[in-house]
Order: sequence, then structure tokens, then C-alpha cells
Amino acid sequence: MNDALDDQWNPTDQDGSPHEGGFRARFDVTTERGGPRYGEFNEQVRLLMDRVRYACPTGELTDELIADLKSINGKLADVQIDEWHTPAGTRIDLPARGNITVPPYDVTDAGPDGVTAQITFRPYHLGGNDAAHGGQVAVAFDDLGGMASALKIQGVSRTAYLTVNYRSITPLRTPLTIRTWVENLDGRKVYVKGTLHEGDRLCADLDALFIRLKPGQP
Ligand SMILES: CCCCCCCC/C=C\CCCCCCCC(=O)SCCNC(=O)CCNC(=O)[C@H](O)C(C)(C)COP(=O)(O)OP(=O)(O)OC[C@H]1O[C@@H](n2cnc3c(N)ncnc32)[C@H](O)[C@@H]1OP(=O)(O)O
Repeated sequence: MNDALDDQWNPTDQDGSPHEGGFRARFDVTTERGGPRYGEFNEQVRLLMDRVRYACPTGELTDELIADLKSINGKLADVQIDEWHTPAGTRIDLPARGNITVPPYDVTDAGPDGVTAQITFRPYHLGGNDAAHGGQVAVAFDDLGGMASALKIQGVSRTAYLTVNYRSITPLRTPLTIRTWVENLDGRKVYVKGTLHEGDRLCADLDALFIRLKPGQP
């Protein structure tokens, strides 16, 4: 990526601290960033992706849609900030903490013993044959495995490996139960397990290793 683009997507944060790479030792949790309708905004973006995934627009409509999307992108270009201060990823009151790149989940229970959430893969998470893409299942496990690790160690960790076993089809548009928990702690090594169920049926399970970051580790 050239310097101009890197500056656009990876600016120095508003506190003026240089970008350190990787994760930071602080993790902001918010409920107000982006305002009271930020969740509705997220939902419209997800709906857009659902509609795009299954759309077959005419040439004329594509021209119109490009103009509309250019207008929307122009508005969003005016409100770009650094990643550490965006609502996305920190809004714990919203599905998937307001991060539209993660399949939407609602945490129903979370603590040092693990995390339980209801998750619904959207139409745009299609892999094929009306089932979820395996990579999207892995995204959900990574995020919620990372959360289980964070809540256990009260600190920041990074995924070293993530093994997903796909045991049966993961349906779209269906509320599923996803669980993650720390199975074992060994120094900085945080061993995480997880399951994804539709009712009693196991769709996938997780075996992952997260490594607690050292103070100041980029
Ligand atoms: C109501 C709700 C409340 C909500 C509360 C909100 C809280 C939410 C909080 C948070 C949610 C966050 C969710 C996001 C989660 C997403 C996480 C990601 O996707 S992270 C991006 C992908 N991962 C990378 O890019 C890593 C790239 N790799 C690295 O950076 C390094 O390799 C790293 C840090 C993983 C390890 O490097 P080293 O230098 O620090 O450590 P070394 O010495 O290499 O390893 C330490 C030990 O681990 C073993 N190890 C390391 N990697 C291993 C591997 N792949 N397999 C087996 N062992 C491994 C080593 O052998 C060593 O073991 P020995 O201590 O000697 O016994």
C-alpha cells in the first residue's frame, strides 16, 4: 500500500500517539459513540450487503446504484477517523459490538468462565447451497474466542492458531448458539475451545490458541 493510502486508512490517532501496529493494550468499551441510531445504520449496511449478494441489476439500475453509492461514500469520506475511536468494534450494546464485518451476535452471558451468544448468519454470509461460508464461521469464532480470552486474562491477546472443525451444515437466517471458553492457561498461552449449535445439533467446534501480549508489544 502506498504512503498516501496508508495515511488514509491508518492515521495517527487523535491522542497523537504513534501507531504501534497490532493491538493496543487498551480496549475501549462504549455505548454512545456514533449516536443512538448507529445500530440502525449498521443494520441498513448489513441489509445492503444482503441485497447486493443476491441482486442481478439491469445495466440502467447499476448506473443509478453507482451514483447513489458514490454519494453515500462521499458523505462517509467526510467523517473518517482513526480505528481506535470508531464506534465499530466498541459498541457493546450492539450486535457484534457494532462491527459490520463480523456476523451479528448478541452476547447473552459473558465472564471469566466463557461467552455465550446468539448468532445469526446473514444472507450475505452465504458460502453455497444456502449455508454459511466456512470463513465467516471462523470470523465469529475468532472474535468470540478473543473475547473469552480477554475476559479470562483481563488483557489483550492475539490469535496464534484457530482450528475450526465443520461438523454439519451451518444454516443462514437462523438463530444459533455460539459458546467460547478458556480451557487452559499456560503462562501467556490461552487455550480456547468453542462450539456452534443449531438447537442440539453441533454445526462446528473450535480449538484455538491466543497469546497474551507483553506490555508494549506491538
Ligand atoms: C458483554 C460483553 C463484554 C464485552 C467486553 C469486550 C471485550 C472484548 C475484547 C476483545 C475482543 C477482541 C476480539 C478480537 C479477536 C481477534 C483476534 C485476532 O484476530 S488477532 C489477528 C490474527 N493474529 C495475528 O495476526 C497474530 C500474528 N502472530 C503474532 O503476532 C505472534 O506470533 C504472537 C503474538 C501470536 C506470538 O508471538 P510472541 O513473540 O509474542 O510469542 P512467542 O514466543 O512466539 O510464543 C509464545 C508461546 O506461544 C507458542 N506459540 C506461538 N504461536 C504458536 C502456534 N501457532 N502454535 C503453537 N504454539 C504457538 C510459542 O511456542 C511460545 O510457547 P512457549 O512459551 O515457548 O511454551
